[in-house]
Amino acid sequence: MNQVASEATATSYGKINVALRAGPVDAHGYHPLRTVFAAVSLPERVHVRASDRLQIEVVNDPHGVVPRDETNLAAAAARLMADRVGRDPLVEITIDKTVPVAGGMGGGSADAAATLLALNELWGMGLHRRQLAAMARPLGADVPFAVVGGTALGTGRGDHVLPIATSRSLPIALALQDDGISTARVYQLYDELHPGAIDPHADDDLVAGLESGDLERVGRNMVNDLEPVAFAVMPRLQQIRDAALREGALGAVVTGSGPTVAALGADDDHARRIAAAWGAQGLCARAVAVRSVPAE
Ligand SMILES: C[C@@](CO)(OP(=O)(O)O)[C@H](O)COP(=O)(O)OP(=O)(O)OC[C@H]1O[C@@H](n2ccc(N)nc2=O)[C@H](O)[C@@H]1O
Ligand SMILES: Nc1ncnc2c1ncn2[C@@H]1O[C@H](COP(=O)(O)OP(=O)(O)O)[C@@H](O)[C@H]1O
Repeated sequence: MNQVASEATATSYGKINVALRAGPVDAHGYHPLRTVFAAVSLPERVHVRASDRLQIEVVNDPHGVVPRDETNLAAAAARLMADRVGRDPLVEITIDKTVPVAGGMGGGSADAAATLLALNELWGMGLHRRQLAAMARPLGADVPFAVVGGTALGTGRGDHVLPIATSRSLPIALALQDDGISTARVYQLYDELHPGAIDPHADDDLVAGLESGDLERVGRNMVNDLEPVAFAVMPRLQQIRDAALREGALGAVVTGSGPTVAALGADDDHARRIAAAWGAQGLCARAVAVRSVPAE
């Protein structure tokens, strides 16, 4: 396959899990999920440029915690894509981050997804997003969603993605922490709660709320089975959730394995007020107001 451009850029976004249900651990050591993802307006912009070797640069990583070596998920994405085309991954990848690292917001997954999208263009592969999403599964459970974007139901490990046709954007406040929570540890502790099987209709009311644009219905259905574990590991997260509810949030929940807490406002101003209240109470390192982002 020929090189059709010498550089390309693509964007993917951080995610929240509006709802997350997890079943008992399977024979492979993974928990089956039923989760509703929403992409939020924290973009990860990835630029790829033909080079003589695989290189990673990261912009906006003030603490220098994002790996620059082959363990970066964007490098893994480049190798996967190169294997698929039968070429060497000779690209310089520049990642411009806005998603907090290890926040349960899928920033690394967004980088991997944006790398696949950008290389699809750079190498003129002409693959559709659905094809790229299927290809992305080995990179991580959240990567197929990060390719598809928008709002979607994830089943399996969250890696089988079905888009949801939303009729309005969600105004969301996010409480961010400086310290992360280990996903592996959260799932391990979750087993101690002896979870039962997931109800396949658990998300019906939430999906109806998203489709009709009924924010109160969406808020009522925000849930995360992993939340009790996240609260036990980092007790201030419960105070943060409760503070949002006192500010009149329509729903508030830890996202993914945490520690980010997401709260749904009635409108953008309300989401900003919730974020400001968190900031004033000193409960989190940083609080921001964002919106859910539609699929491209
Ligand atoms: C919790 C979620 C929700 O969207 O996202 P984050 O909060 O990490 O963003 C995902 O399930 C994150 O899935 P994934 O990206 O595969 O997690 P990894 O960090 O690779 O998994 C670390 C470890 O957690 C356990 N694990 C992970 C996923 C899963 N469904 N069941 C598990 O038991 C496994 O032991 C695995 O080795
Ligand atoms: N491109 C990347 N951006 C951020 N972290 C990355 C990336 N590639 C690999 N990692 C590693 O993955 C870990 C968690 O990544 P991240 O996607 O930010 O969080 P989460 O899994 O909580 O959504 C980081 O601590 C880092 O060591």
